[in-house]
Amino acid sequence: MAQSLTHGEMTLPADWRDLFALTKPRVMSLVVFTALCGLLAAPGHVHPVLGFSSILAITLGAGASGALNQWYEAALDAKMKRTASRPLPAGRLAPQAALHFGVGLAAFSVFLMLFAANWQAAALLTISILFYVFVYTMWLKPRTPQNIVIGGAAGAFPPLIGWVAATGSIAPLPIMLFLLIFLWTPPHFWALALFVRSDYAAAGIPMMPVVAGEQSTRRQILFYALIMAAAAIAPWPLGYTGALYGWAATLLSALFLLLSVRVGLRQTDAGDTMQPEKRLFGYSVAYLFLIFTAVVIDHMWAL
Ligand code: HEM
Ligand SMILES: CC(C)=CCC/C(C)=C/CC/C(C)=C/COP(=O)(O)OP(=O)(O)O
Repeated sequence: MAQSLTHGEMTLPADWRDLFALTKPRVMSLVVFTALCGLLAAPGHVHPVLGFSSILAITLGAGASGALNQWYEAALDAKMKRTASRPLPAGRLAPQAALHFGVGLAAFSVFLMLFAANWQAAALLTISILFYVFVYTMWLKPRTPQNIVIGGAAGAFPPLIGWVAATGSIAPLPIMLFLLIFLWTPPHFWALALFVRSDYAAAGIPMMPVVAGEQSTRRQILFYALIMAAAAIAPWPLGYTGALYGWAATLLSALFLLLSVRVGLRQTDAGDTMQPEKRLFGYSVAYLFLIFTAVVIDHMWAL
């Protein structure tokens, strides 16, 4: 987009790269992947064009919610090292452009889902976008250290949306996948929050390590990792997946627990490099990619 946008006295070019960055592409890649796995693990056959369009709708909806999150948080992002160079705080994009882009993309994504799949999937996509933007970003994030526990539910919807897009109805397995991401989010995020704690403190965002302190956050990471591992393995004994998934989930979750125990039970001194926390955070991303891959392979295997 080469069009110019007015921002106060200045005129800023709306570069497509900035609009792309506004959608948080790296984070959303995993959101989209879990949605795709939900769609592929569902029973029955989906027409490839409709399946592709449904996943495109989820991609655009997730991107739109990332854009609206950044529009709302521009002033906060300017105060944090990790986020200061984003298009809005860096002044490369006008706030109005980000808002229009986000709202337009959100509306388009929901209509696309409505035409490509069904109203149930379109409704769930709408709920996820609204939940992330209003419940998490605007309401909980600036108010409570439980923000990511409750608000993180938005990020757990995609596999459910993928499944519902394919079938028109909800079933126990996608509910369990929802629960898995829901319980995965606290260890994923708090591991990172431990090593960027000063950023959140500087911006005045009440993330768990800032409010409850490091030790309490470590214990809570361990607690969530334990129930997450149980939730990850549960579909196997309950008969919703086969042994292939069961073994993959057991091994992947055992490593997740091991890394969480290291983070959960240690104390740091000044100048600590936070390697175990960085390792847990990095592995949390790989874990979700791999376990959702296992859901799909297990399903294909059983056919
Ligand atoms: C409220 C819940 C969550 C919070 C607060 C959160 C926060 C973060 C933050 C701050 C980062 C650092 C990197 C960045 O700024 O881009 C990150 C990275 C990441 N998150 Fe999350 N996250 C949450 C949930 C999720 C969910 C549900 C997913 C996907 C299912 C996800 C996937 C990722 C991925 C893939 C990365 C790595 C991105 C990279 O390689 O740079 N996150 N997360
Ligand atoms: C289908 C659909 C609409 C999905 C929504 C996707 C979703 C809720 C993802 C959650 C992951 C995410 C971007 C967290 C960032 O938290 P943050 O905003 O606190 O991070 P920041 O500090 O980097 O801005």
